[in-house]
Amino acid sequence: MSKAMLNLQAVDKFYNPGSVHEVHAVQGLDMAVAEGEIVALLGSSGCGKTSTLRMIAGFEEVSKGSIQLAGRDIHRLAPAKRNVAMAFEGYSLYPPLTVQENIAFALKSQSLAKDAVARQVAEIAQLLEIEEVLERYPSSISGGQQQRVSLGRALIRSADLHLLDEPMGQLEPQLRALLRGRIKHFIKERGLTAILVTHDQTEANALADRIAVMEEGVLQQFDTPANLKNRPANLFTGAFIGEPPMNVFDAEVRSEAGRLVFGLGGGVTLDYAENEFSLALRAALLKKPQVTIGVRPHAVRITDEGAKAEITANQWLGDQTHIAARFAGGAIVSVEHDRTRYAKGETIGVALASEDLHVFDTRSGMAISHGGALA
Ligand SMILES: Nc1ncnc2c1ncn2[C@@H]1O[C@H](COP(=O)(O)OP(=O)(O)OP(=O)(O)O)[C@@H](O)[C@H]1O
Repeated sequence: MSKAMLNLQAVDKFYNPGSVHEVHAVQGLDMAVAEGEIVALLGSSGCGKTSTLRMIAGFEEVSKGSIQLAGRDIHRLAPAKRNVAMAFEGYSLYPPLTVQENIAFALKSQSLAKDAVARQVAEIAQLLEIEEVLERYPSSISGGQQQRVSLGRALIRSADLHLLDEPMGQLEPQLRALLRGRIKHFIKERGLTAILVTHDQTEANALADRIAVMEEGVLQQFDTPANLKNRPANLFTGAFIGEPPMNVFDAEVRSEAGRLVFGLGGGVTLDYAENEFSLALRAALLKKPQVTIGVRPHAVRITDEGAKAEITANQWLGDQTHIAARFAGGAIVSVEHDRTRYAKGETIGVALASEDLHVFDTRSGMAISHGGALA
């Protein structure tokens, strides 16, 4: 995974430019995808994921910037000339062709022998659990089956890049989980380069080597699932990635008798031995007296000591307990793996270890530190 297969440089997308309805859907997007890499575009509805995918495929014009694929400039080429295979969210199957013919059609340009085509179609149909509908027509199969046919038709093609738009949006959770593993294996085994659009974090984590988190047309962070979780580049990514979301609190930082003290709302203070933070980090924090701290719910420890919090909810979800409490003039959520029971109104102690603190610049939202070191 070294050579860049796809390179987006300063790509912008404007819809209805110059009119009152102008939308700046994608803003100055730089992104390089390595050969053999699976990348997920992740973000909430309207963040620009589909626009990005459609510009790469050639179904939307690039307003500004350039796109290179396999060493060629492709952003002005017609879709058919780009050597890109795409599975559409709206399926776009050929109604007069059977499922078998729809999938086989994708292999047409490869002039393969009939039995080689049949073998490949059978293999992909088995992978996607659609063998029993191969002789049927698209109009007579379910939405979930049509989606898998569309996915099969894209995956079976040999292309420089495979684009998958919400590839499993219509499928039931169990089938999704099963297919995720199979699809990843299929892509990796063949060394395909793929980009999928999803708003499902679990899907992005399970399938992708790297995830591009987008918000309001801007790429927020492009990183591995582990780094997005442990080293969020900014407050947006920190709060967006992870379930339940990261707890965040505004804080004032000061140094007091060898301790680093974070003053939160409601008179709550968190104080730590200075040496739990690097010298450079301490200097940076003390220069920015107003910060926002973030702590993942899994890292919130409930103890007899610690800052006081008042339980507002205690919910067992079958495999973990979500405990919500009033804390520091706001709310804090903790996740425990056993079936903890706290009564509403009960007072608990909350401990937040320095190694679990993410500190952000309140004004810019950019990460200052993760644990005891600068970001
Ligand atoms: N053809 C269009 N004309 C005008 N505005 C558009 C058009 N297509 C998309 N937009 C706008 O561009 C922005 C980005 O849309 P886009 O579909 O790329 O987002 P998305 O992240 O894929 O959302 P979703 O998950 O809902 O598909 C949105 O504000 C959307 O309303």
